[in-house]
Amino acid sequence: MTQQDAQVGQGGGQGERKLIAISSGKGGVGKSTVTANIAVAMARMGLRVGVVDADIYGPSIPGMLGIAGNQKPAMSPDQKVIPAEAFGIKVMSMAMLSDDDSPAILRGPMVTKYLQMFVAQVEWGELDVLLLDLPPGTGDIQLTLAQAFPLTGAVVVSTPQDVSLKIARRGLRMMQQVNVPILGIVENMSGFACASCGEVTHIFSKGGGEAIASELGVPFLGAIPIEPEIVDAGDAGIPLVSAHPDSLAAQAYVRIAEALVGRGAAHGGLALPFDWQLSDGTGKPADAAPMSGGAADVVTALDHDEIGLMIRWQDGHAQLIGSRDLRLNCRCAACRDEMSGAPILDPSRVPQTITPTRIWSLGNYALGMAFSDGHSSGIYTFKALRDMQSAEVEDV
Ligand SMILES: Nc1ncnc2c1ncn2[C@@H]1O[C@H](COP(=O)(O)OP(=O)(O)OP(=O)(O)O)[C@@H](O)[C@H]1O
Repeated sequence: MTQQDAQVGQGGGQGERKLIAISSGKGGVGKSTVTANIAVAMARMGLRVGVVDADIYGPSIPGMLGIAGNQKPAMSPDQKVIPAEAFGIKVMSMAMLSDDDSPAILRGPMVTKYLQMFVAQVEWGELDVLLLDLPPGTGDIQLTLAQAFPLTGAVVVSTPQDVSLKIARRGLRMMQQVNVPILGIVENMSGFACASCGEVTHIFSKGGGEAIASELGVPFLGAIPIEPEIVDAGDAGIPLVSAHPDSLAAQAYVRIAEALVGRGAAHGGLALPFDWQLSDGTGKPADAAPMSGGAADVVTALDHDEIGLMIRWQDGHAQLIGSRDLRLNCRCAACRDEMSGAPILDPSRVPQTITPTRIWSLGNYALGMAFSDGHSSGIYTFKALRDMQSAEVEDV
């Protein structure tokens, strides 16, 4: 174990604890809101979660979690700071040490020193995940911070505007240069979700976060729509995941949290559950890694183009199944005779241009699919998909 590991491990569980930095190229993109919500989502999964509000210049995590600004931390008998607690999350923030709202004027080395203290000199107890909400930017401070801790990896939050994405790309490159693993990109304020019908309107450009993720070969963790309730929930000190768990944005936060801790993943496959809207790409599950000796019935990546559905399996096998073939292979009671298994669906009634519109996980064994003809009752088991006739793409 390195000295740093030992320091970070002080007062807390070692080994499995994930130390995840949440970063952004510029301020105001919703990084702290993402941190607070994924922390709550992880705590709701039963994980022991801590948050270090490392955004020393604009500490906002305590407010978002309803922790009173004037709540000064107590000290343990061995002179460690006892973190505040809310929603089952332990929290340490600069806001809890400074006396007023004025931003702390600290030089880079001092910031690192404070944060070393927040990570190492706080009575965290046993933790599964410690999230670091970094200050915005891609300068020296972020670089020093990224190197100062044995990070499991970093998440980069961006908004869909070009300028924000360009800065995010710079941040990603910087992390890659200093060998900090990139756990993925989150695109926040990605379209406006209509409260009554759930339809997402893309106010800014669309899909940029995903494009940068694929350009740099890092996972795309998900898109969070603009939801006015997010602001209200943040201001009220009750994060959306707790205030409105059924909202689209809350579900997006939960999926990001699941992807980060590998929950829902079946034996290293896609993080489950997911609900992928193919029209705008929301909810698309992040790719999981193939592995040597991997299973033939575990899906590690899904993609879709004008030809059909690309499925990559854990054993490295890749398959392209035509959209119309998927529809024709539906095994629901309306499409197949339940007793004989003989097709009921008349192929001449299935348009050549049919395409899936939504794909979602069913347990860890199957996919549900909705199609452009309105049909949505088919269950496609992984085994049946693997056995389907397909264009063989490649074996790696
Ligand atoms: N998806 C969203 N929909 C609507 N409002 C949002 C969304 N995400 C964040 N916000 C709002 O945007 C504002 C900025 O969010 P937040 O403080 O999390 O950004 P930040 O990147 O951490 O900022 P800073 O870098 O300045 O600390 C807040 O008022 C927050 O409630």
